[in-house]
Amino acid sequence: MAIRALLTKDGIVVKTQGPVTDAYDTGARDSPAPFLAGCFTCLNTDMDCDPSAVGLLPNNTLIPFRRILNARAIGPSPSTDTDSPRESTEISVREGDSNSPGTVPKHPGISSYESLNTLVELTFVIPQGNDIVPKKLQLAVEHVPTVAMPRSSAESATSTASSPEDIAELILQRSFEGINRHKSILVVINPYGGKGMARKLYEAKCHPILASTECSVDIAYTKYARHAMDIARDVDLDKYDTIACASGDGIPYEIINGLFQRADRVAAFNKLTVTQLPCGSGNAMSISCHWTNNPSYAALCLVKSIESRIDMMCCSQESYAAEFPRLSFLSQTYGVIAESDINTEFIRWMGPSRFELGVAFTVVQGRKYPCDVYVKYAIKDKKDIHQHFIQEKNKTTVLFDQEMDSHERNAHFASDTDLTEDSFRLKYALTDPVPDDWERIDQDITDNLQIFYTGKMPYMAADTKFFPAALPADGSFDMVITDSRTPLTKITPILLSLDKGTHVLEPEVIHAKLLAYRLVPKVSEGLFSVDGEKFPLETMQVEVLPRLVKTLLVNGSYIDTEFDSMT
Ligand SMILES: Nc1ncnc2c1ncn2[C@@H]1O[C@H](COP(=O)(O)OP(=O)(O)OP(=O)(O)O)[C@@H](O)[C@H]1O
Repeated sequence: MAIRALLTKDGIVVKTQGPVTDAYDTGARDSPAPFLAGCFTCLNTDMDCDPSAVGLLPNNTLIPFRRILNARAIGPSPSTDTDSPRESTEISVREGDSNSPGTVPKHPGISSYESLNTLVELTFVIPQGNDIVPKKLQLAVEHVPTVAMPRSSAESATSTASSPEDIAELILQRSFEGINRHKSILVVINPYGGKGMARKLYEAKCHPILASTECSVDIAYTKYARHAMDIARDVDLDKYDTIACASGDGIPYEIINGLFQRADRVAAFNKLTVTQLPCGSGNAMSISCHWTNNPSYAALCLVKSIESRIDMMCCSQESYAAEFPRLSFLSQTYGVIAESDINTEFIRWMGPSRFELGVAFTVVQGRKYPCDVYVKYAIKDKKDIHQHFIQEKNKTTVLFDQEMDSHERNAHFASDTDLTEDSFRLKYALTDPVPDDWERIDQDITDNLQIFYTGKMPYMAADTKFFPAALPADGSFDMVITDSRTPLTKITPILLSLDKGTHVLEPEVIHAKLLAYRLVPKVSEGLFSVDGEKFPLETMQVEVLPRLVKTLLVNGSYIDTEFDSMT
């Protein structure tokens, strides 16, 4: 007998128990596996887990739309009884529904409980260990034809779904509201990334999820250092709309810069979305944008998140600026952190734990890195940064809370006509004198500089919330400076608080938001690190280029850093 289910405004509520099959192992489709790895009740955090139900779907389990990857009509349900629609009135919706269990769900727009039963093959993700995996299930879906539709899909014929195909389409529309569910994805895998584990991680944890959707997926492997830059320079814009880097942060950096060096860069950045599947050693982009360092959850974010434009930082140094400046999506650093390379080498042998980070920094805390730093402030005062952060965060929340048409909302975050050649134009030339409206950071501090770190995303590594006030598209980037004369008793707790991000509140830490800066090193040996890549020890000038790159952000936001509640 088919498993009965009800299509509701929050997802699909399973009405009778039944086994599920492994979605990716297509051979299993005709012989349902009798066991369910992972607990279905975990789909509903407010439901009690019933161990006896493992292996079967507990009654009234809600499969939320955000976990649904695909739906396929199989045909009218042979074993369900459309003459007994009163059954559906007994279903209590456990998630996102204010009705208490056992009461009649009051769906807006329902004028009748007459329902159409349709056999649908549903693919959705369930938890399995630390990951999520796709599962397939055949459901006899009872649908109330007059359930109110979201505005974006109201135009379509499915608001009065009457055929099995219509109901599968309706499920897909609700599951991908305002999201392109037919993405054309180029996955770029660095086989050497993540200590050689990137390919395995992608194949085991990401591909099964992507392959279960209606997205198309091509794979390119990087064959040499910087190959991703060449891939991006040559990529066919007609063929793809998304580049997913199954790697660390090095490959997104190369993809963005490869696109930047194209003659048709306006078209490239208007068309393509660049995102990361965290398969490398340093996955700051995924932690910040997908809110996870787990490749399987990031794969779900890839198919479910909305496209948002984020600011870039454009770096110029004498060695390369005349040819092409470099776009930095993550950070630039000089001083202690560049030397110990928090983004790559450092983590490779030490791991990202805050204690080890703190110890490593304090070991070298006596060293100083003299330089001159000139800045064009966006926000200089720490209190104003706090206010700014709260305002910007509220704006994004309002956009998501209000009943805005999903197409309108998406146009706010990113559209395919956002950029023009002007968007790439730099305001400040490296060869010009420092402009009059820039300020020089106190020379007494910069002559004793310990850390200089500028960033556009909140996390620089797992457990390292270096820029808790970073925002995706506020037209500025954050700067943090420390002084090597800060006593050990003060700098140690500061470094040990990097996981919480409260270091920026300390009076010994300079924290500001910038539009641009110029750093002139006054040491004979050393380097800059830009997005984890080594850069030469030369005067570095950086300015923000607002909303240049389309990426995928959960709810249009970076991960919640809780900066607004930090005191
Ligand atoms: N086939 C290849 N051979 C050598 N280097 C490569 C190859 N493919 C990519 N690379 C280089 O590997 C570097 C790191 O890439 P990525 O960020 O994906 O890895 P990671 O695991 O986070 O970092 P790391 O390898 O430093 O631990 C990049 O600079 C890239 O140019």
